[in-house]
Amino acid sequence: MALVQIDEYGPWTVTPAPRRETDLQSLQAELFAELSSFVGERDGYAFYGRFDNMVAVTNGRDPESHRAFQRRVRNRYPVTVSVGVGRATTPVDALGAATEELQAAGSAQADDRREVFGVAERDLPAEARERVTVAHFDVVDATGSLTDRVNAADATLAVRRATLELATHLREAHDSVAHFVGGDNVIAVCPDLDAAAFDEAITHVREASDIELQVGVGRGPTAHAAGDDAKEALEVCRETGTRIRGVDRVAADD
Ligand SMILES: Nc1nc2c(ncn2[C@@H]2O[C@H](COP(=O)(O)OP(=O)(O)OP(=O)(O)O)[C@@H](O)[C@H]2O)c(=O)[nH]1
Repeated sequence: MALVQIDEYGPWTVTPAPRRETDLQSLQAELFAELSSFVGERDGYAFYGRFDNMVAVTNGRDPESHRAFQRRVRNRYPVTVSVGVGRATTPVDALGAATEELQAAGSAQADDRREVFGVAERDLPAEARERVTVAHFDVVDATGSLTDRVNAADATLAVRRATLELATHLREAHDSVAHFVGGDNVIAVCPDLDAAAFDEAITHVREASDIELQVGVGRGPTAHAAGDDAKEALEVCRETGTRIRGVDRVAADD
């Protein structure tokens, strides 16, 4: 997992005076698009997170390759980014290791902390296989039940509430990292979970938010490989009405 953090961004947004909000949002969106393209070209996944702190899943890539993204930002934008890369047996631990690399180098708002780059491992067995499991969640019939039916403000709140319930549950119960990725989709990077774990997560969201999710699961050497399998499994959910698909194939991959 990689954490991409804009250096001293808070102070920058108000220097020499508070900058126009739409200029900040355009910069943040363009930086995320840059990150998504950069990691996508290398079969990774990117999540916009809080925009000033973005997350990437870059299994299968040499950690040093993230320095090229720092160079790209330096050459094309008015800000710079620090990058921490973490490797561990769970996504939360990997992101924690990446986070600590940046925190150890100083505050995100330190005026003398620029383009930190750090790589860390946490409790990684010597023979660990570079595998990643992706679970692609989707609200069942979001178009019919929300988009075409309710006030857009309420549709957004319903999907965001379900996302928060899912992401919190997966983080607390399974050291997974989940992000809203648009529409009614949430993508989670998980350890190797069984079908019962995903069923428990979907049940939790239904009971907490009255939103019905379906999920396709995939695993592979890169986020894209795992995510593509997860999307195919999700298509089977849509076609057959099943809620969980792909876990058995993932388990067989062991
Ligand atoms: N990021 C991302 N967004 C997607 C993907 N597929 C669909 N979306 C988003 O999800 C929205 C709803 O699309 P669907 O999930 O196909 O619509 P639905 O009504 O939920 O239909 P079913 O999922 O078949 O029940 C779209 O408008 C997109 O914004 C995907 O693979 N990735």
